[in-house]
Amino acid sequence: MKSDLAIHAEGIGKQYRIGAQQKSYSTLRESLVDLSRNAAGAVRGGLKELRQRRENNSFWALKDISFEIKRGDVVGIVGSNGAGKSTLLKVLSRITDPTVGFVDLRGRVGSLLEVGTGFHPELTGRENIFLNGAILGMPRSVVKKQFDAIVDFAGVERFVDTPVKRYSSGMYLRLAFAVAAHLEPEILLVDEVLAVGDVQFQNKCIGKMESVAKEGRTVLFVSHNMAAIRSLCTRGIMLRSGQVVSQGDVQTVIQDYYADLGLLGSNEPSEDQDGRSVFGRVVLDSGDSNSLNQSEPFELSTTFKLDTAVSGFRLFCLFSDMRNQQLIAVCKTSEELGFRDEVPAGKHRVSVNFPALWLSPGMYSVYFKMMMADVDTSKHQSNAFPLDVFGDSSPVDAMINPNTNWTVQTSDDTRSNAWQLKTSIQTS
Ligand SMILES: Nc1ncnc2c1ncn2[C@@H]1O[C@H](COP(=O)(O)OP(=O)(O)OP(=O)(O)O)[C@@H](O)[C@H]1O
Repeated sequence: MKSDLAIHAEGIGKQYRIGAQQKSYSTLRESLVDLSRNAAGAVRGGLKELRQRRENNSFWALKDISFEIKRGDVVGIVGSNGAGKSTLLKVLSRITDPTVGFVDLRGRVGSLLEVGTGFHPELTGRENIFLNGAILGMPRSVVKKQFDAIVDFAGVERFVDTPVKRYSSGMYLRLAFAVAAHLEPEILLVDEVLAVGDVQFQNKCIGKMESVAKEGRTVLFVSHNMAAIRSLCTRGIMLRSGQVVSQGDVQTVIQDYYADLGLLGSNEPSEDQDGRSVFGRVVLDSGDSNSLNQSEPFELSTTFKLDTAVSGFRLFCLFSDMRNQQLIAVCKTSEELGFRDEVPAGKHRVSVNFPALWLSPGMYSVYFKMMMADVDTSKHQSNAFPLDVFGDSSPVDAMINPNTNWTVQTSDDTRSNAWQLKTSIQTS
């Protein structure tokens, strides 16, 4: 393996049996039971038949996966449900073996693949931290040095001597993440931690992964949260049906993922019933991109064509989220746009300037719609423009998170109104 590489995967395939119980981490006892069942089956049906039965009932969760990841790369792994993301991380972390192909990893691996992986339920938080350190091959003194930071990050000070089986799922997750991220792994594999836990903890996790990445360590991160993938990762790998269908720059991979989900619309000129194009393409800031920083003003423009003069119209610009909920609607009449008596036939270009909208990161769909004043059945709509907003996530699950000024004044005397300025902060 080349010296600048952390991971080299070559032709990995993973075959599972259909209908096999979904159990990712079998205990030694379960493995022994499985082994004896298979052995008994082999004696009864003959080895050949057993092998054949396995072939027929099997499918490939991963197929011919090859990639190289450089040391210090932070890679987002995306794909829809069942695409094979978790299986890939399990193969990389050696929890499961590939059926074919090989993986070369250079460096100590820390992984958080499922909540509490590697935790023993009967042991306390403290004991599990040291157990995980030992599994990672770290000297006890190094684990000791990190111990307080782990407990502090996880916020489990009061429960550190309680068996983890008594932890809430949130505490379990926080401790598991803290252990995986603090025990100085050279390669950190993290699977969808952000699906659980509150937004504050999610942001804390992203912050920690960022600092792991800044220290030049390699991070592989599986998530369905594209805002998190974009803020954390520089590169991406997209899986579909167990195969790599896109890899490279994270922005491109996210776009491919959205396109795969059918979220991008066509943004081609729209056509009315007669097959004539009415609206042209929708364009952001006169460019080709559809990425928008939530904190910046922007301009949307399009063209529309009228075959004959009309007495007037109302023109809308509308934003919806991915659940098709309308979020923003702005509208002007042709009069307000400067057309006096009628709007002449021909092609017209219209631009709308928006202030920073502070939308939460994610995909939005924007389109223009026109309603003619004299023919009320006549509505024309542009195709949807996929607006990809990036920036900071809201501290709670909200759509808009504007920049605000906060001031706190305090008075020593509860009866007086002699306020003294305590804090004045600007937040976003
Ligand atoms: N132990 C197993 N036995 C049999 N099939 C399995 C096993 N683990 C995963 N699979 C199957 O392999 C395929 C890939 O699963 P995997 O969990 O890797 O997908 P994923 O991309 O992580 O999905 P999600 O986003 O829903 O977590 C799925 O069809 C899944 O049902």
